[in-house]
Formats: sequence, structure tokens, C-alpha cells
Amino acid sequence: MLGIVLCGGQSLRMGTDKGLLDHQNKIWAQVAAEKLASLNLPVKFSVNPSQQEVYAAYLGKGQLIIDDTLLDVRGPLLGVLSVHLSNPEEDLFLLACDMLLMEIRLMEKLIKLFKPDDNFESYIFSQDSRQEPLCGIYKAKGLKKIVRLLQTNALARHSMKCVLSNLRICETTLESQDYKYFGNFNSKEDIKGTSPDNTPKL
Ligand SMILES: Nc1nc2c(ncn2[C@@H]2O[C@H](COP(=O)(O)OP(=O)(O)OP(=O)(O)O)[C@@H](O)[C@H]2O)c(=O)[nH]1
Repeated sequence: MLGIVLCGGQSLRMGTDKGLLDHQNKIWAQVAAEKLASLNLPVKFSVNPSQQEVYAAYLGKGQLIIDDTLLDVRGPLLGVLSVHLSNPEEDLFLLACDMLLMEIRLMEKLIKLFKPDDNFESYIFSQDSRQEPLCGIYKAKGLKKIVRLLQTNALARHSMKCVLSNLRICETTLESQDYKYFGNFNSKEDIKGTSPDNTPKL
């Protein structure tokens, strides 16, 4: 299984590339990578073509998987499918670079549930029946199915939500006290609202 830090977004609400923001002297992309690495996963970073140079300078070119601009999708799904097409046999553990509060113990729960040969194609959390697609496991066999749906124009919407609706999901309901770890930071306002312990520096 590969650990994938998704950092290829436009960061329009933040106004500056979220993955490169500083948190306790590390860039957000690295903070997420360390969480994945602590699960003993090799880690790569999913970025868009315009980010290639700057991310290579921080992380090394070999660490990056660049979005495939020929795919007719956008957003996180573009990152996920680009990673899948360049690593078609790998199951993926995705983590968005802006989920700074994610706890490793929660990610470990998904790893413990994961069985390479069971029937499930994805392992995710949900809160109040809202699924959390950007911290979760996606099996290669499920992503192959999504690519097939896309190629035959049968993926109704090009969103992670729609991806999940087409996969056999092992869904774990979060305890309410764990909801806060799924918060993500999209704007400078979001960052201001964090507790002193978790305040990322800009
Ligand atoms: N590789 C890749 N990752 C993406 C893409 N779009 C979004 N992501 C990642 O998916 C996660 C969720 O993205 P959003 O916060 O919804 O979008 P964003 O583009 O980062 O931010 P906004 O422009 O403010 O919407 C983040 O970790 C993004 O870096 C994309 O086109 N390619």
C-alpha cells in the first residue's frame, strides 16, 4: 500500500498553496506525510503540473506524482486517479494535506480493518452519515472499476462522493469526540479559529 498526500489543489480560499504552509517548522505536506509514514507506508505526494518545480525543491522529484492532464476530471479525484494510473497495482491510503489535526490512531483503525483479500474496495470514516473521503484507503481493484466507469461515461459525477457510491465500502462511524480531527483548513479564517496547541503558523 502507498501513502499519498494530496496537495494538488488550487488553494483558492487560502490564497496560497496550502501544502507549503508552515506548521511547527514543517510544510503541511510533510506533516501529512509523517502521519502516513508512521503507518509504515512508503509515501508520495500528489501534485498538479504547476507545482512540480517548487515541490521537487522541498521533497525531491522522485517523491512526486504529477496529475495526468489528459484525464477528464478535476479536484481530488484527478489526483487519486493520476496516482492510480501510474501505480495501477497499489492500494492507496489517501490523506489531504490540509487535514492537519488527523490523529495517527484513527488512521491505524483503518489499517487494522484493511484486508487485502476481502470484498471491500474502500475503508473510510463517516460522521452523521457524512463520509470522509480524503482520509481513507482505496484498493487498486476499486480504482480500476472507477477508471472503467469514467471511460464509459458511466461515472455520474466526477467527485469523490460519487466514487464512494460506486465502491464496496467498509465504513466506520466516528465517535463524536473524534469529529474534530477531520477538520481541514481552507482559509486563513479557518486557521485563526484553531486552538493554541494546533495553531499552524502562516
Ligand atoms: N493532486 C490533486 N489534488 C487536489 C486537486 N484538487 C484538490 N486536491 C487536493 O484535495 C484536497 C481537498 O481539496 P480542496 O480543499 O477541496 O480544494 P483546494 O483546491 O485545495 O482548495 P480551494 O481552491 O480553496 O477549493 C486537498 O488536499 C487538495 O490539495 C487536484 O486537482 N489534484
